[in-house]
Amino acid sequence: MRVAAVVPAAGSGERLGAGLPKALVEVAGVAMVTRAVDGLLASGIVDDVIVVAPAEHLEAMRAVVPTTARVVPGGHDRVASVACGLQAIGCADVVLVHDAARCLCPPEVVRAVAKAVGDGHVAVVPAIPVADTVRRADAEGRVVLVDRTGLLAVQTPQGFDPAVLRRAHEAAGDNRATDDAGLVEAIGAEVVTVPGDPRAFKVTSPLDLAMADALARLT
Ligand SMILES: Nc1ccn([C@@H]2O[C@H](COP(=O)(O)OP(=O)(O)OP(=O)(O)O)[C@@H](O)[C@H]2O)c(=O)n1
Ligand SMILES: C[C@](O)(CO)[C@H](O)COP(=O)(O)O
Repeated sequence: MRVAAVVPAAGSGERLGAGLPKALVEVAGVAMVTRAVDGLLASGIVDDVIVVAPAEHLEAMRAVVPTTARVVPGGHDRVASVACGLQAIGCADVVLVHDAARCLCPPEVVRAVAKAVGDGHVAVVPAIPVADTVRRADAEGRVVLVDRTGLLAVQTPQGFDPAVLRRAHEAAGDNRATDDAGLVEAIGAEVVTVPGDPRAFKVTSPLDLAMADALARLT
């Protein structure tokens, strides 16, 4: 089974506010994109890695990822960046799409996602149960309780049958889904879950960065 991984790393990291692309920000002395790629390779099942970088930071990104990883320019949002990465992958039985920002995702999650695709599922997401009580706010600021039974927080890497993921991106049009599984669902394909891991949290804010830094130093 040949596994290719696309690592969208072309975001600016506005919410982190570090003044450089988030994927280049260091967690305990190692760039997030380096950690994300190393985590994929540590799974032992990833053959090919495509890192999608901001066009003006290609060399900086190349300098911090293994030479076997290819680095290509990204697009104006995550959907566009993943599409750029998809164009660069060669022959594969499974495609993983993994945010650089989820840089501490354990290798066992990578293996579980790829295995589920290998077992015949066309779209697989790692997910963890939502722990908080959830309310939805309406336009007037009123909040209504949402039954959290069955609600899951979805992580990456997400795994796909390459043909299905390509078809979903071709059909995306104006659909700026926040993840690739959302695009796949929009073409009517089934998305299944495998257990995620709290360590696969996304570094979005300065507090997340502090937590990632502390966690990385522990392990
Ligand atoms: N045009 C974009 C936007 C995002 N991403 C990537 O998608 C992942 C998830 O996005 P997010 O965490 O929202 O990163 P940013 O878009 O950089 O964050 P912000 O919204 O705070 O600017 C990140 O690894 C990010 O680099 C990307 O490749 N191309
Ligand atoms: C892909 C993702 O990480 C799954 O949870 C998430 O949807 C990315 O969201 P963002 O707003 O682009 O950070």
